[in-house]
Amino acid sequence: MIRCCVFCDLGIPTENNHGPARDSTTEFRFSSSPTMEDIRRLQAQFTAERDWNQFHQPRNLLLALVGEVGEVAELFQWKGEVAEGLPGWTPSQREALSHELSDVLIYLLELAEKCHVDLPQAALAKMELNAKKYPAGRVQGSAKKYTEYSTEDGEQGH
Ligand SMILES: Nc1ccn([C@H]2C[C@H](O)[C@@H](COP(=O)(O)OP(=O)(O)OP(=O)(O)O)O2)c(=O)n1
Repeated sequence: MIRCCVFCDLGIPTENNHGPARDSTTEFRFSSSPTMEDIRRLQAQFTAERDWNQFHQPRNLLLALVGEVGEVAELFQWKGEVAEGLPGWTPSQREALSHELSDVLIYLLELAEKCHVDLPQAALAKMELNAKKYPAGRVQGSAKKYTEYSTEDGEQGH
C-alpha cells in the first residue's frame, strides 16, 4: 500500500493532500476536520516519538502555551485596531498568524489532555453556562461583565 502522509493514514483531509478545504466565496467557517481529538492524538504521537513526555508536564505546557500567546500578540502589536479578515495583511503575515495560533491550539489541547479535561465537552458545557449568565434578551448590545448587572437590571450579580 502506498503511504501518502500521517494525515491520510488517520483519514484526515488537509488542504495539501485533498485540495482546498473550503469554498472561499462562502461565509468563513472552519473545516470539519481534524477534530480536537484528532489534533490531541497527533500531538501525543509527535511527543511520544521524541520521548518528550518527560518535558510535557502540565506546568511546562502552560508556560509553552503562554509563550505562544505572546507570539500571537507580537504579530498584532503596534498595528492599532484590525478589522475582521485582516485586510491589508500580507500572505506571509497571515501565514505567521496561522502558525502561532496553531501552536497555541496544540499546546492548549495537550495541556487539557495532561490535566484530563475533555475539552470539547468542557467547552460546550461552559458555553451553556455563559448563555445562562448572559441571557441575550438582557445583555443585548452591552459588553458589561455579569457582575456589573444590578438587581434593577433583573439579573443578580454573583
Ligand atoms: N518541546 C516541544 C517543542 C515544540 N513542540 C511543538 C508544539 C508547537 O506547535 C511547536 C513549537 O515549536 P517552537 O518552540 O520551535 O516554537 P515556534 O514554532 O513558535 O518557533 P519560533 O519560536 O521560532 O517562532 O512545536 C512541542 O510540542 N514540544
